[in-house]
Amino acid sequence: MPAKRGKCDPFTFAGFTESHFSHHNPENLFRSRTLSRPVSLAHDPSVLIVQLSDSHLFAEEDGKLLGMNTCDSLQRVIERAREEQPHIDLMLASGDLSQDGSLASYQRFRELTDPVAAKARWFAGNHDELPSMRAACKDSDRLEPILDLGNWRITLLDSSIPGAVPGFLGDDQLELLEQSLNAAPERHHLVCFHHHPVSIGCTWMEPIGLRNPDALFAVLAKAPQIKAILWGHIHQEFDQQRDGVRLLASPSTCVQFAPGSEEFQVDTTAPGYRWLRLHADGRLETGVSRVTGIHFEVDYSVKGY
Ligand SMILES: Nc1ncnc2c1ncn2[C@@H]1O[C@@H]2COP(=O)(O)O[C@H]2[C@H]1O
Repeated sequence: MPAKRGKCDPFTFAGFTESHFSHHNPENLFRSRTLSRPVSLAHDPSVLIVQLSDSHLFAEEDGKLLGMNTCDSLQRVIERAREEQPHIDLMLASGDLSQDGSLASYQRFRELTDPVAAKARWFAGNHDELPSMRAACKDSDRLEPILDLGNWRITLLDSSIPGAVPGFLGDDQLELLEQSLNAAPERHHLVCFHHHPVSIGCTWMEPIGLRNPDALFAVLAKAPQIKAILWGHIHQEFDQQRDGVRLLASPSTCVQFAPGSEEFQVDTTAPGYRWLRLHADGRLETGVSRVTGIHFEVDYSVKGY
């Protein structure tokens, strides 16, 4: 397993310094970004995204999180998405693809999603290890942070802090967002990252969300072209509005957390995915679909991981 990045306390954030962002290199982030171009609307002008979140794969194919085989559950979710979505434009992996940060876990994620004829993008969550992710994404555009689809621009930010569970958007990420917005003012924008920027109503998750949401919302306040923000991390569905911006989060492809819980609590709902249809006029339709008819083993007695 790769060495853990950084040394701040994973839960309290104590010991956190700017050096924890050493993996964020703005030059790399901008190196091959897609600039906005006129969009042809000759065919169906909407685009369809499938979001796979918090898959928590292991190096071993039979690895389990809270008793659930995470490789098996991801496979079932992908099968369901392929049955339900006749055409997928983008498969978006919104962090915590891996539980152990191993190269093998990312290679497995890639093998499982590769058969889907769609673009693919990944960004990191708190369990991910960027060196392994990069190695698994070699010779592909999976980690590029800006993607234009239809009349939309999708910007993927890295809110992970090496060695810590909560999230933070460093200056480089906020600059990336501003530059992405400014470079395509005529587009509708979807902004994605791993950690929740608002309270989701689970007391135990309050300290492990995005630690600087105000910085994000300051950018949003100046950018009416942002239609929605989307995240993972919370292993449950979330759909609210804030100042006209849709706030969305999604179930995990493995174990779920119980909405409204005071303490760590695993839910009985099945693994699933979110689909998002982005229309040319800026409308967004979205929903969550979960695997049915399959019993997934879950150990409800375990109170954390
Ligand atoms: N009992 C617990 N109390 C608080 N946090 C926990 C507990 N168990 C696990 N966690 C952390 O909470 C995180 C929620 O989502 P993650 O999958 O990122 O990883 C989880 C762990 O890092």
